[in-house]
Amino acid sequence: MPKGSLQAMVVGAGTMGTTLAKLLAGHGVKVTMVDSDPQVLETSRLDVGEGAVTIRFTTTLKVDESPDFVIETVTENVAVKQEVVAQIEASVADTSIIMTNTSGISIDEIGSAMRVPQRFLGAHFFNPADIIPAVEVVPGSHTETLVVEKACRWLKRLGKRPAVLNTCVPGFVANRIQHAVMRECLSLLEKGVVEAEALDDIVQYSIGVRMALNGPLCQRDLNGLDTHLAIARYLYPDLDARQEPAALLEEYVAQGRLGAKAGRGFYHWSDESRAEHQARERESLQRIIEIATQYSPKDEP
Ligand SMILES: NC(=O)c1ccc[n+]([C@@H]2O[C@H](COP(=O)([O-])OP(=O)(O)OC[C@H]3O[C@@H](n4cnc5c(N)ncnc54)[C@H](O)[C@@H]3O)[C@@H](O)[C@H]2O)c1
Repeated sequence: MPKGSLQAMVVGAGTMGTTLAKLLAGHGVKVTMVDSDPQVLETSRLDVGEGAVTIRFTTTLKVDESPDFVIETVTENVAVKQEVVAQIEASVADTSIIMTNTSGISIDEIGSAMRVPQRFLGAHFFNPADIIPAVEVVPGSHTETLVVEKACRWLKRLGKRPAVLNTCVPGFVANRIQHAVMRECLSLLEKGVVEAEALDDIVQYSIGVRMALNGPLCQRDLNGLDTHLAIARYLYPDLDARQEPAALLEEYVAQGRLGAKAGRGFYHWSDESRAEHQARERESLQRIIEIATQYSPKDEP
């Protein structure tokens, strides 16, 4: 992407906003980063590192901006997002495309009070946004086709693999699948069928390593759909189908067992073990993605 060819605004400088800024600045996009909390902005600036010198960090949305696109990535709360989208709409030109990085809230609901909802759509990036290739592109019922096409073209230029949904459903695709998997994992733990370490070992070194190379449908094609059907027939009645989050999950969260950031989740964590794990994951993800994308068609700009 030639330097300075695109201008973008990222609203929300938390976990996702910071890696989005890294991605954009790394591709020569001129970025304005907005967050209501000056302390968060400063942390984000330090996290972005070298690329931060090209980014403008600010606590206020300036009126009369005309970036090519704005990515809203504030707290996952529909009221907060509606308010932020209204502020964005009041500040940028009608030609600026506005994307929301919601993990699965209805696009129509977030954009319900918009003046020009035709230029609004979901672009669900994954953490860290500067590394993970997939982006779920989710049009709302008012989004113009041309806007979807333009967003996909930009995402490809940023090295991403945009995948467009036909219909906006809660949780989109990735979170629906992630939660279906976790519902069964938690059910197995609750029933005492397997310990956490053993469950992680089974899933990571079987389904996990295979899925790094093939999507689930391609994988099932390779395995044989007749075999899959035979297993589905006897297994589905026994799978967890509860409509509420697992009691085990409620219990852990109530006890403050929030995962690595709190020192305890399914495992015990120290600041050192968390930092070491996260650094190793970042480095290894890049190597896995390189292998995974080796044989798939290259998305050209
Ligand atoms: N963390 C993830 O793994 C992940 C992955 C994909 C998508 N998402 C989605 O990305 C969005 C952001 O998630 P996150 O994890 O970065 O959250 P976060 O809590 O780290 O960051 C949210 C930021 O929004 C800012 N903010 C809140 N209200 C604001 C306002 N009115 N104006 C300006 N800034 C405001 C907060 O100060 C905070 O810095 C959410 O919609 C989330 O669902 C998160």
